Amino acid sequence: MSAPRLFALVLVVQPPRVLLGKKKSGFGAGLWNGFGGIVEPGESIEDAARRGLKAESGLTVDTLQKMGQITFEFVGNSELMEVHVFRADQFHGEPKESDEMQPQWFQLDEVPYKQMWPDDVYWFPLVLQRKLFRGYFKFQGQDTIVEHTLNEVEQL
Ligand SMILES: Nc1nc(SCCc2ccccc2)c2[nH]cnc2n1
Repeated sequence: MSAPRLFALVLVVQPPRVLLGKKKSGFGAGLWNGFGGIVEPGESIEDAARRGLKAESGLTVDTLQKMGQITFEFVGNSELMEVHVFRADQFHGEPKESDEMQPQWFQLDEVPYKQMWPDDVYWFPLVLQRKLFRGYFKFQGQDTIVEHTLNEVEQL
């Protein structure tokens, strides 16, 4: 089994709202998600989180809080995805549409889970409750979770 491919995902949370972006093309197109992307060689995961947030939303942040780590397996694909989830509560700038993402604020009780990856409904609430977690989700295609584990942890 090769090393997992690393991704960073940032949720900007300003209660009572959270900023999401609708992916305009590519992997997960049409779904609302946090901002981020793949960790490039020689880049830290946090640097990738900041770079992806800026590129996809126009926002910069001083502080990122590491909230979780999720491993995704897709049946038939030997490469695992390891997604590092961050939360930001303060930011600089105004959300701006990018080539990749259409940003929009959502009330915390109106998160559009039906238009998001199906695993998000499991762990998103942990980010909002500031609980640290580790998860594993095995997908058949992009819509069906065939196995999963999700545990709150004391430290990441
Ligand atoms: N929320 C969420 N996100 C992803 S992909 C996130 C990692 C990524 C990938 C490509 C560009 C930017 C960020 C998922 N995959 C399977 N379930 C999922 N849930």
